[in-house]
Amino acid sequence: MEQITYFGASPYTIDKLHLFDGVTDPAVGTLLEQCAIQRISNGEALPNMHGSVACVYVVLRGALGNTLLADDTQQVRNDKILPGESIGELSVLDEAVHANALMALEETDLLVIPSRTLWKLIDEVDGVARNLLRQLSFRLRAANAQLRRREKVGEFYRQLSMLDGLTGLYNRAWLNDKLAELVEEAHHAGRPLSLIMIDLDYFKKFNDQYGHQMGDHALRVAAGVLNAALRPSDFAVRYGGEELTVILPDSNATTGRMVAQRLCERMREAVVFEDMHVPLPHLTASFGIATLDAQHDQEDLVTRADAALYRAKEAGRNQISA
Ligand SMILES: Nc1nc2c(ncn2[C@@H]2O[C@H](COP(=O)(O)OP(=O)(O)OP(=O)(O)O)[C@@H](O)[C@H]2O)c(=O)[nH]1
Repeated sequence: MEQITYFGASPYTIDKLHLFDGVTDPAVGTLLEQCAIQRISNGEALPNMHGSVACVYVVLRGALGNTLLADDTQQVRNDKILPGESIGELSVLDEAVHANALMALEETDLLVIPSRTLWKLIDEVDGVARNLLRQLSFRLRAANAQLRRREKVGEFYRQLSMLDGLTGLYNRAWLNDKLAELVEEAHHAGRPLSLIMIDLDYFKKFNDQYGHQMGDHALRVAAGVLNAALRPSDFAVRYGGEELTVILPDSNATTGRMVAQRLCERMREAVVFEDMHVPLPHLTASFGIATLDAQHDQEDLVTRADAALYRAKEAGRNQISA
């Protein structure tokens, strides 16, 4: 960055500078006369401070861009500062120099207004304070919009990280997070809650016989069975491998058994192969049901459902047990 001249000696005027929109007071020319014009070349970073004094940079020609330093590569974000626009007003207002990572996107001329001069402009020239406020509120709005966008993207990825990629059901991480919360809510409200552990029967044999891809497809079909049979307030989870879990808020032992029975039947009837030339494989599952007791926590609930599932397996599979 090099100083090429002073504003008073340059061909530039205040005509297209937003800070001076609608301002006709000739005092502006006098106050800006001695302000430096700096030139920075393409790709050069703007120093955080002009000396150690907070100042406003007004782009006269060229463009500045915000940079993100990641993995040693400088990436230019979309928010450009174009001719007429300025940056650094906040640093003047709160008298702190902010670490803005800015660089020239092409050869750029900047008018540098030191803090002392800007305050004089605000105090003495009608319209400058109004323009400054307008610029700051515009920037605040843009920053808010960006924050909201980031929040949305963050939320999207958070949701995504809670879903199982193969079946679209919630995953184990979600269960670990959410089950304690649901159990706590149920205890607090004195409401029942049931949990069903489900394990597809002889799934190793299914994979061996029809191939791993068809096994994946069968898992998706099983997930579809759960999704189609449950209420919107219930939750279907892929616990891991070929084990699935269903959480039934507001459901006592009778309802838990009824839902498990329904799921067991629908699983048995599920069509895995659409192609009728292929013999229908049997997709069945075993179900273990546990209902929350006042003295139990989520771990007890899962342990009891697991034990019930074990009994269903032992009793011959393709059935429910509580
Ligand atoms: N295709 C496919 N197979 C999976 C996936 N996750 C786990 N499996 C398979 O599921 C099978 C589970 O086998 P086992 O635990 O022996 O249980 P099983 O054969 O279902 O027998 P039982 O549960 O006793 O009825 C293993 O062969 C795993 O490879 C998956 O994402 N896709």
